[in-house]
Amino acid sequence: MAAKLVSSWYKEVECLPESYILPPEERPGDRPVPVSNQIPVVDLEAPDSAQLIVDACQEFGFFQVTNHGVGEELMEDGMKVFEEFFGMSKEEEGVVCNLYSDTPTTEPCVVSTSSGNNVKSEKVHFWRDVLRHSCHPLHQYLPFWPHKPHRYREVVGECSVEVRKLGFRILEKISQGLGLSSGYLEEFSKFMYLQVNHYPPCPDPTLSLGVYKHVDPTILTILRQDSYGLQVFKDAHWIGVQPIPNAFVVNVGHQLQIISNGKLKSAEHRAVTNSVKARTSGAFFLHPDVDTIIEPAKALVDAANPALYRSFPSYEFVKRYSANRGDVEETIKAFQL
Ligand SMILES: O=C(O)CCC(=O)C(=O)O
Ligand SMILES: [Fe+2]
Repeated sequence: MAAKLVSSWYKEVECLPESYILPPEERPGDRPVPVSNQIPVVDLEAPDSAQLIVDACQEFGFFQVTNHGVGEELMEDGMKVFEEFFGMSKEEEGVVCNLYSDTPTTEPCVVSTSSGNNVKSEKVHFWRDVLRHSCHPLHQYLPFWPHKPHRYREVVGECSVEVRKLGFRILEKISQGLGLSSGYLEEFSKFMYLQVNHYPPCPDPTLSLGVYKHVDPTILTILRQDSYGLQVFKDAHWIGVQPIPNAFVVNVGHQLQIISNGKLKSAEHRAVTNSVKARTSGAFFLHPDVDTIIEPAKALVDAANPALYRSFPSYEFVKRYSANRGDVEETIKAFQL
C-alpha cells in the first residue's frame, strides 16, 4: 500500500494522530448519532415510486431504493473487490503507488487519502482512503483502472453498467415526477465516475471524520454501503442512514438542485468512522459533461416561480466547488440570481 494511505499504517498507531483531530465544532463528539429509518425507502417497482422519489428528494434530498433490478450477487462481488483492493499486500503495492496522487489532477484513475486531492494543503486530515475513476464510456476508461485484484475490471465494469442503467431509471422517474419531458435529466448525466471510500477502524471516532460535511457536486449519487457510517444533515440535526441489505442510497447532487430550480434539495452529509471494523462504500456519481450548460429547467420557471440560478457551463460549477472545498454556501453564491 502507498505509505500515505491510512490502510497502510493504521495498525501501527494506538492514538489518533494529531493531524486527524478536528477543531471542536467539527467533531462528531461522544454522543453517537443513532441509526434511523427516517430516510424514505422506495420500492422502484411500486406504481407511485416517481412521486415517492420526488417527495423524498424535496424533503430529505436522500432516499434508499429497493427492488431496483441490479443483481445482488454482482454488487456483493463488487464490494468484495473494493475491499480486496484496499487490503492488498506489500507485494502488490506497486499497483496502488502508481495510481497515487494527493494534489488536484485530471488523471482518469487516482488513489488518494483524506479529502482526496488537497491532502497537502488541508489543515486537518480525514480518516479515509479513496479510489476514484471514470466509468463511462467504459471502453475508454477501463484500461486506466486497477489491474489488481485480477477481477477488478470485469466485476466493477459490470457493476458500473448496471448502476448507470439504474441511475437513468431513477432520473426518468424524477423527470416524470417534476413534470419534465422524458429523457430531460438523462441529457445532463452523460458522464459517470466511481469513488470507492475505505475507512479503516479509527482509534478515536469522536474526534475525527471519514468525510467532512459536504454536498455532492453531481446530478445524482448512487451509493452502496456495507455498514453504518453515513449521516444526513436535516433541520440542524444529523440523521444516521440505516444500512439495508441490497439497497442503494441515492441523493440529489447540487447541479440537479439547480436544474430543478430549488424544488429538489441537495442535502449535506458526512461519514463517521468506528473503532471496531473497516467500512467501505462505493459511490457512483452521475455527472454532466464539462461543457453542458446548467440552468433551471424552463418548464419549472414562470412568473410565480422565477429562476433562482443563472446559467453556466458545468465546469464552472466544479471549479468553484473544488476551490471552496465543498462548502455549499460559498459555492452557491456564485450561481444564485
Ligand atoms: O461513505 C459514505 O457513506 C459517504 C461518502 C460520500 O459522501 C461521498 O463519497 O461523496
Ligand atoms: Fe458525498
